[in-house]
Amino acid sequence: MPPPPTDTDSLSSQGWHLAHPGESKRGLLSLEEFRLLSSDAFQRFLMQRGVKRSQLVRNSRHTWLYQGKGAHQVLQDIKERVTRLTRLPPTLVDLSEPLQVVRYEEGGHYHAHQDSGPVYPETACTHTRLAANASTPFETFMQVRSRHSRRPVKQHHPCVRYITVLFYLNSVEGGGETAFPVADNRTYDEVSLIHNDVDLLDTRRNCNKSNLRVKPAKGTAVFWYNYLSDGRGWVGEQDEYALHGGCVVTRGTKWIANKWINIDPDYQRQVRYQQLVSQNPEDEEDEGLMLDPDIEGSDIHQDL
Ligand SMILES: O=C(O)CCC(=O)C(=O)O
Ligand SMILES: [Fe+2]
Repeated sequence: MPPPPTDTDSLSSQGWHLAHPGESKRGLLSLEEFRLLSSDAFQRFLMQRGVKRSQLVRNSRHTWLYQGKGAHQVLQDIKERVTRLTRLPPTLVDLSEPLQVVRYEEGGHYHAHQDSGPVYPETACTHTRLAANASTPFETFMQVRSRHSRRPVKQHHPCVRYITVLFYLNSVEGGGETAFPVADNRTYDEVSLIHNDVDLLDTRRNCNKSNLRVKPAKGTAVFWYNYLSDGRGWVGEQDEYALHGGCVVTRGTKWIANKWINIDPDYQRQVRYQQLVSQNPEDEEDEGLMLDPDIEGSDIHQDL
């Protein structure tokens, strides 16, 4: 049996090939092989096992762009705009994962999914690993390369993507909308995602049945929360209505960029992490390292 298609975000994007092709023939990958596999190689692996492109969870390619000090000004500006848009402390945005740039060719899609999973407090968020006890298990990591550093920077896969900011980098000639199948559906329950053979997760066939569809227009962006508030200003339960996907591109190419804001669901760990980072002399110039509980506009769900 081939492994079920999964989101390949956590895979390294460094272009590794299968380390032991023998394993892949049996349809088995060791955890180590899986970790080292690029998303392209993983797609090839699945297709060798008879999975069709249309059955893949996603049919697209992506890369990561570093946005920290020394990055191209455009990338730093985008980060600042995200900070203003989300009204979050700059540090949270600074410490988040790099910008992900995605390209879909004609026929490309991304079936409906959540950008972030349920919260497991016992697992250390990997971007806050410095503040975790040595015994806390870590998530898998991805590797990103900074233009200014020769070595790849190891960055752990963050466990909470609190907010998604999705930029449309071009206007798509045909299709390619972002679909939110159950947005604002107050009567939604999980069972109704598949009803009378209509699978709302299938963005190749059923985008037209989604409650909300956003048409890509160059220079625009959409953002949403993947979690509810816990009522105390920190991250609460996953927001099931945040389910979304990319409809099939029927004509042309689609380019987008994702900025995810990562936080640790364990507030204390996030605070310790930020304190640790602020002690790092390289980051002396950083502002707003502590969380600001007095952010204005508390009626807007920004919390944190
Ligand atoms: O392509 C889209 O419109 C959605 C992309 C998406 O959901 C993702 O990259 O996580
Ligand atoms: Fe997504």
